[in-house]
Amino acid sequence: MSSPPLDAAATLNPAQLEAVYHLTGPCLVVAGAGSGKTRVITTKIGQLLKSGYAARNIAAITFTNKAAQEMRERAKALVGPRAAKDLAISTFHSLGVRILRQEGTRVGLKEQFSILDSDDVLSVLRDAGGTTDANQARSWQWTISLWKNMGLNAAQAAAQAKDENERTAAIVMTKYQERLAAYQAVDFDDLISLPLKLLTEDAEARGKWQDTLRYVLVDEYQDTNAVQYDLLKQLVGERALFTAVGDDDQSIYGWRGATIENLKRLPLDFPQLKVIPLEQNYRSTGAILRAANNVIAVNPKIFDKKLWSEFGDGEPVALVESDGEDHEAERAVSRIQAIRGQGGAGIEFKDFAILYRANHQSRPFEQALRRANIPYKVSGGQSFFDKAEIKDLCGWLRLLVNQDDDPAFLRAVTTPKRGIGHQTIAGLSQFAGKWKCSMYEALFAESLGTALSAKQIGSLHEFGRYVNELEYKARHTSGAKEAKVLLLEWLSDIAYEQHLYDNEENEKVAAARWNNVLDFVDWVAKRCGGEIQEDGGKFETEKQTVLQVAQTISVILSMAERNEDQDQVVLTTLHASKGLEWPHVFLAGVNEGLLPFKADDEEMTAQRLEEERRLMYVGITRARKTLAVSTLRRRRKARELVMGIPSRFILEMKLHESSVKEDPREKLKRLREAFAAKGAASSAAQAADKS
Ligand SMILES: Nc1ncnc2c1ncn2[C@@H]1O[C@H](COP(=O)(O)OP(=O)(O)OP(=O)(O)O)[C@@H](O)[C@H]1O
Ligand SMILES: [Mg+2]
Repeated sequence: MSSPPLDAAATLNPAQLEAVYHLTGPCLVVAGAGSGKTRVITTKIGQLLKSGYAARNIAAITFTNKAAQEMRERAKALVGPRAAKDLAISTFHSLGVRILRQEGTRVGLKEQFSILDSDDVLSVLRDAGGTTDANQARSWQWTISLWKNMGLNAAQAAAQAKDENERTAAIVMTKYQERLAAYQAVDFDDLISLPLKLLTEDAEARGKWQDTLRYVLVDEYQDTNAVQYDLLKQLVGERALFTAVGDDDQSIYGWRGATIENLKRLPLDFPQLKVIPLEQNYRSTGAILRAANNVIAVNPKIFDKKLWSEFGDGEPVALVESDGEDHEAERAVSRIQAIRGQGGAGIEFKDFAILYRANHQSRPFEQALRRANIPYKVSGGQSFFDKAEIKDLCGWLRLLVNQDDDPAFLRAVTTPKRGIGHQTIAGLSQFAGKWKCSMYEALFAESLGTALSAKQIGSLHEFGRYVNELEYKARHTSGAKEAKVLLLEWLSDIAYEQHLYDNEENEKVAAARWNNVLDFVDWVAKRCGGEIQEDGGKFETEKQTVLQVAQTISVILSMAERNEDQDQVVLTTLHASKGLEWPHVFLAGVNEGLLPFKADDEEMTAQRLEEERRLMYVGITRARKTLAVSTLRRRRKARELVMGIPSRFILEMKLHESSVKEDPREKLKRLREAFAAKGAASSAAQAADKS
């Protein structure tokens, strides 16, 4: 069956077409927001298929699972479901899983390894560093992750450590890595660095993967980090057949090790690189685009870019002021209602997004939307899969995949409690530590009797046998119906429903949790049947066994979301909004301290400020038709109310350049003066409140 005709010329401009038709060498598209970079990638997938590439030889790498899903949908519309099925569209991380699944043994992993999520990493770090201080562990996690993303191992990290803190972190990193090895587990950063190590050191594996992924496309290239860049280089090899698209002005993950250097390195490492700029914006009105251009113009430039739009000026950007977070949320709701009122039935709730800098800012908006009966979803925040009951079950599934995964073992053995007490577990753990083996292995050791009583050992053996039996079934069960039967049988074996009611005083909450569990069972079962449904999309793959689904679960879940396609207002952080667009955007809390964000003890460097400014640019450029920029006169900080100062970014938007009734410079000046006067009054009032 041939793919449907691809009529790219009708929908792309000449510069985009040039990028799509350049198939013989490396290609870089650097261009501003909304200029159709992602569209170039999807169209190019179609072009590659047309020119004879098999779908399985094309890899497209996106920044989030959600973006991958969206790209798959677009590709499906372009080239049909058959071809889309075989395309390797994924994040760097899922690609890493795929490589490690096939080649893990070459880097010392057994076939069934575990992937630890952030919570597990923290508990391993607390253990490895001998601390109960969660903040300390988090800080180590942060540092170690940055090092790994820079491509440093523990020894190299120790050698370059700058102070006592970093030296300690490097020591903890050594122990941490030892534990991961013992558990046969990897963390998220390893999903990139281990495949990189493999491809760098193993010529045979490198050849194989270069042969499999013959053409590579990368979206949001500006946010790749050093190891991802090196992995890309190894994958494309000498042939260098790839297309990267990105925007240096949207690099917002510097804090996670992403480096703009990767944009500069590309033309140096690949002298034959074809660099194509795009200049026409197809997303936003003139007023919005001008505000965006004005803000980003304040930052130093790497690539000189122009961005223009054929759309008229449109609505002027609205500046919304409010007395505090609750008031701001009410104003956002009124705006949604007003725009819908004016625009008639054509405007849906999903046309609106409320964007903010930090997750915690969503709460007042959720409350106000709920009061107004407006459906909404919080995206990128605590997702379904972060819920305790789902994590419990994932712990179990992971244990089935890899019995040496101690964090998963601990979760499963204690959920639900089954007469295996603290002391038994502590004894087992000590024994395992002494013999340098996993707890599961220790459980069947003959000399365990030296550490535990016969009764304790008896209950452990019973647990071990059950895990074994379940593993066998999970390995041999595939198909949606069969998987569902097995999963429900397991839940009944471990009396999980009862466990939820025992641990939750409020019956309604327990019932809701149990419902989540049943949803989860359906979700896993569908995947076993080869139907993947997430982020509003749906596509078919091969049938999988329960064990196969279990192995990738933490990666799939890390970014997965549900209910994507319903008619809901979207609440999301600026970081998670990257690449997306909505007709109507409300930018919340555009205040000094919030955006640009500044921690109390932080000294704001020029670099940090520039990254915050890029974040503002990303936020503004998500809007297609209307944009409201909202600022607080007073805001809550820890438990206190403080005076709100409008963000410098508002001034930088130069809103007076568009046709606004009051000159915004005047308005801002007036506001600032009013704030100053009120600030004095409100701190007096606050003092009075407290006494
Ligand atoms: N040639 C074109 N003609 C009409 N519409 C286009 C064209 N190219 C892109 N678009 C539309 O413009 C919008 C922005 O495109 P796209 O998301 O690809 O931009 P982008 O450069 O990837 O933006 P970002 O930097 O935010 O990721 C989309 O709605 C897309 O469908
Ligand atoms: Mg894009």
